[in-house]
Parts: sequence; C-alpha cells; structure tokens
Amino acid sequence: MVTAKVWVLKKHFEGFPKPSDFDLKKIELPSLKDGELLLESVFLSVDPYMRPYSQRDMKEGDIMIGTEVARIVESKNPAFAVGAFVVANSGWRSHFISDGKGLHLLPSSWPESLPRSLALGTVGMPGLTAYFGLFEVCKMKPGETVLVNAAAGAVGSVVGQLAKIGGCKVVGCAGSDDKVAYLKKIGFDEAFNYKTVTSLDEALRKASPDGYDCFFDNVGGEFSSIAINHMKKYGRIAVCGAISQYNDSVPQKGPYVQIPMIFKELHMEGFIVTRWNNRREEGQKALLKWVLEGKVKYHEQVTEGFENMPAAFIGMLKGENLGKAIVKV
Ligand SMILES: NC(=O)C1=CN([C@@H]2O[C@H](COP(=O)(O)OP(=O)(O)OC[C@H]3O[C@@H](n4cnc5c(N)ncnc54)[C@H](OP(=O)(O)O)[C@@H]3O)[C@@H](O)[C@H]2O)C=CC1
Ligand SMILES: O=C(O)CCC[C@H](O)\C=C/C=C/C=C/C(=O)C/C=C\CCCCCO
Repeated sequence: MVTAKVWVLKKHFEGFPKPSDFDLKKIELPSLKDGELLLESVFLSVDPYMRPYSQRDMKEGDIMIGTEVARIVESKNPAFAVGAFVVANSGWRSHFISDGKGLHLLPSSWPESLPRSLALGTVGMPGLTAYFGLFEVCKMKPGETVLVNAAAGAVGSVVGQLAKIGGCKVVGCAGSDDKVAYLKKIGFDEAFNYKTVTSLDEALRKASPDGYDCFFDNVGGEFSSIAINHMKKYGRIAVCGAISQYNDSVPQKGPYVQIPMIFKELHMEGFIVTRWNNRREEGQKALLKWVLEGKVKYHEQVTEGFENMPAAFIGMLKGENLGKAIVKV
C-alpha cells in the first residue's frame, strides 16, 4: 500500500491565501486494478488560476486543483510504461492512481538536458498561453510594438521572447528591479518596475512614444485602464489574466474603457488557453525548438518539498517568483 500526501483546501480564501487555509492529509492508496497506473509527483505547478478557480470550482475539504509532472512507478495499463513521465492534472498530491485518461506523456524527443519541469512552464500551459495568445489573439506582425505586464513571469517572459522572435519591439513591466534586469537580459527592448515609477502613464509613453499595437494583459486593474490609452489605432488587446484582482475581497472599481475602445477602434479579446487544446502538440513542438535553439530562455522559481506547496503558491501570488513557480518534491 502506498500512502499519498495531499493538500486540501481547509477554508476558502478571503483576500490573499493564508497557510491556515490549507491542510496536509495522508491517503492510503488501494492496489491497482487492470488498466490503472500508480504515479509519483516529481514537480508540481502553482498557478494564479488556482486562486479564482478555487472559489468557483472547489468546496472546503477538496484536494487543491493543479498540474504536475509525474513518474509512472507501477502500471497495469499497456499504454503507459513504468519509468515514463507524464503531465497530469491531478491536483496537489504526492502520489496518485490514474486510469490513463488526461495524462500527457512527455514528448519522446524530450532531451535529457532539459528539466522536465519545463512541461509545466515554458513548454507547458503557460508557454502555450503566450504562444496562442500572441499568434491567435494579438495576431502580432513584424515591426509592431507589444506591451506585456507580469512580464518576468511564466507567461509574460515567453510572450516577450516570442514577440522578439516575431520581429516586434517589446515593452515589459514587472514588480522588482531584479525582474526588470532579467527582462533586459532576455531581450526586451524596454522594461520598467511598475511599483517604483512615478507615473505609469509617463513610463508607458517613454517606453514607446508612438504607443502599442498589441497589449498582452496578464494583470488587469489600474495598469490596464492606463495602458489602453496608449494603444495605437486598431490595436489589439489579449485579455489573458487579471491577477491584480484575484485576491480582492471587494471588487475594484476601475475607470471605464469604452471611450478609447471606440475612438481607437480597438479589438479586446479574453481567452483561455484550453481553446487550443487540439493544437497543443503544435505549440509544444515550436516552444521546445525555440528553447533548444536558445531563442527562448527560461527561469524557474523552484521551491523544494511537497510540504511547501502553500508557501510557493502564496509567494507566487505576492510576486516572489521570477519565471515559472514550481515545487520540486
Ligand atoms: N487565460 C489563460 O488561459 C491563462 C491565463 N493566465 C494568467 O496569466 C497571468 C500570469 O500568469 P503566470 O505567468 O502563470 O504567473 P506569473 O508567473 O507571472 O506569477 C504571477 C505574477 O503576477 C504578478 N502580480 C501579482 N499580483 C499583482 C498585482 N496586484 N499587480 C500586478 N502584478 C501582479 C507578480 O509579478 P510582478 O513582480 O510583475 O508583480 C507575480 O510574480 C495571470 O493573470 C494568470 O491568471 C495564465 C495561464 C493561462
Ligand atoms: O482543472 C482546471 O480546469 C484547471 C486547468 C488548468 C489548466 O492547466 C488549463 C488552463 C488554465 C487556465 C488559466 C486561466 C487563468 O489563469 C485565467 C484565470 C482566471 C480568469 C477569471 C476566472 C474567474 C473564475 O470565476
């Protein structure tokens, strides 16, 4: 019998999640039935979506939602061999049993030199979000100017680098000077610390006096209400996330955006990356190629230890991560 450790949502979050909102429990796993496999989590992801989705999809006592890279340790399913690695969507668990549905085997071309944790970040859901958000929603063209916020994060850092590959000028903002330095290191043309600039309006104008063709919005809130006024005519806004609002107990009241939308004839589109689940392989192949060519750099914020899942999650929401936040079991 294998004892699995799991993190449950003890109490729904009010404002920022607190360690006391989580509970670590143990579950005895049964023996495998035909067609089943036993997996052990190797890397787990902590993502912003978990904050709003927990409110919408979970009840207290549920195991936290999430994805992981897991190794197959026992198999009664001929499609999955012991020792292989998969990306699973089984939540915050150290071990789990699967019937094989919803498991994605890591591409056989996955080079030994590359951390498998990238399948949770740059070459996984966040990377695919950047890929499809840029190419299918922003529809960026060479020579255009792209703005991205939360730019040093899992999604934003890939957005900026893909936009450079696409021949664009790229402006990014992030919440620390170290993150700004990282953005410049990975090729952003302009980058600023939105927490320390005296005026966001001025910073946006200085970074691109002619304005922006594409705005990849990960943050929402006040930044977006200001940024929209810097869009060029016929600009496109990809509404990817609103992390500035996920932890609000009382919804923010922002200024209205209709006037710039109308007069600049803007296109603003929200999206969820699962829209392109049928093109996952295409995106992953392209991202893996760019990583191996060194055209897309990656950074991971690794927290050691399954027992530190809540701390990693809370830290990411507070901006303590540079690049993809993951937990190494
Ligand atoms: N639509 C979709 O399908 C998907 C959407 N997303 C969204 O993309 C966004 C980025 O996700 P991801 O890359 O995984 O996360 P990140 O790796 O970027 O980590 C979150 C970052 O958000 C920034 N942040 C946190 N609070 C605020 C705030 N109040 N104001 C401004 N910035 C803040 C912090 O960076 P900083 O130092 O810059 O403040 C923090 O590091 C999120 O909104 C997420 O919900 C992600 C995946 C899929
Ligand atoms: O089990 C699930 O459904 C989660 C699957 C996550 C998976 O890896 C794929 C998609 C992730 C999407 C992330 C979306 C965002 O981060 C946007 C977040 C929130 C938007 C507002 C949601 C409001 C819910 O009430």
